[in-house]
Amino acid sequence: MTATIIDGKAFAGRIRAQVAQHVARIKSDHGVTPGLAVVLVGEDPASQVYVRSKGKQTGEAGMASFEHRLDAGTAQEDLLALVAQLNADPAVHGILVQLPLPDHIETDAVLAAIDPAKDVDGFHVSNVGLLATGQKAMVPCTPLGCLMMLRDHLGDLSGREAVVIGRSNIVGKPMAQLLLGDSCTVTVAHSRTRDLPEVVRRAEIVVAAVGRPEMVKGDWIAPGATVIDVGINRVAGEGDKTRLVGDVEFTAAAQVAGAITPVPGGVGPMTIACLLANTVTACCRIHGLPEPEGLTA
Ligand SMILES: NC(=O)C1=CN([C@@H]2O[C@H](COP(=O)(O)OP(=O)(O)OC[C@H]3O[C@@H](n4cnc5c(N)ncnc54)[C@H](OP(=O)(O)O)[C@@H]3O)[C@@H](O)[C@H]2O)C=CC1
Ligand SMILES: Nc1nc(=O)c2c([nH]1)NC[C@@H]1CN(c3ccc(C(=O)N[C@@H](CCC(=O)O)C(=O)O)cc3)C=[N+]21
Repeated sequence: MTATIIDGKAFAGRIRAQVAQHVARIKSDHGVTPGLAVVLVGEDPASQVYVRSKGKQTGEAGMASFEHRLDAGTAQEDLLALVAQLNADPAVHGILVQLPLPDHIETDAVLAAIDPAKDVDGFHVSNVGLLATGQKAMVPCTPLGCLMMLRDHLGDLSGREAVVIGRSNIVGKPMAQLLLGDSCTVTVAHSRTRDLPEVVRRAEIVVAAVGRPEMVKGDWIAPGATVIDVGINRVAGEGDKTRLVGDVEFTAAAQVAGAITPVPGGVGPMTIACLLANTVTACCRIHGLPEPEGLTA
């Protein structure tokens, strides 16, 4: 069998077009322009790439983009003061503080300071709790993008055996919550899981969010399974070049899977598209306007 390649890049393009349409409508009908503020502390090269890409796509969707670049030595209180300023700014509907933060800053304290209504990453404990209890929440972008691709490819997910590899707060746990919300039978695997290959073999849906290049082997995948590869790992390529690979051994997995997302061009572009979607959703909720359809969980 040769898997269908799920084209996250194309899907993300369609989501951005829907976002742009909704933005145009709320601008003309209500005079409101959704705005996204992105805060980057330090000079991590990968983070700089994402932040640039977010800023560009935010502008292309007709939204306002505010970028705050702070140096790596910024004191926690100064970052908290910036968050307070963004919370109070009526032009800002979404706030994203790029992670990871430098070691001297307490991530939980910063996330807790973000107004949950503007928390487009969905990392604030209020949103985590709302999602876990099945209430209307801001949903983390990466898992939301994965869910959209799964629904698009498989239709109804209810009753399906899903294995999420990874239990981080930003990907694995919210992914598991979303799959449970769609009535999958969910297993969350992690570094202490015994016999991971056997656990993965029973999955109809595999979401790999480990951060280890090509760790999930092709012969772990059940024939016909749908594989979502969240991993973004930069490895040595030809000569002195580098290339991106996922957490799944793509070529081997594509021989057995029913469908698989590529890296790059899979989950990554969907994450940014969902960030834009979440910003419009946040803006609509803040202003009591009708929310875009199909862009939330
Ligand atoms: N495409 C996108 O938009 C995004 C991609 N990413 C990428 O996704 C990957 C995961 O990110 P993130 O969740 O933040 O990573 P974390 O490092 O926070 O979490 C990794 C998880 O993988 C588990 N793990 C590590 N080693 C093993 C192993 N040998 N077997 C089973 N499980 C293991 C860890 O288990 P334990 O808890 O026991 O330590 C942990 O739960 C990274 O490659 C990251 O770059 C992340 C965010 C967005
Ligand atoms: N507060 C916060 N929220 C995040 O959502 C967040 C974060 N911090 N820190 C880092 C991770 C990682 N992340 C990615 C976003 C887009 C791509 C992406 O677009 N990837 C392209 C390739 C980009 C490239 O070439 O490097 C692709 O997969 O096709 C990847 C990874 C968001 N994250």
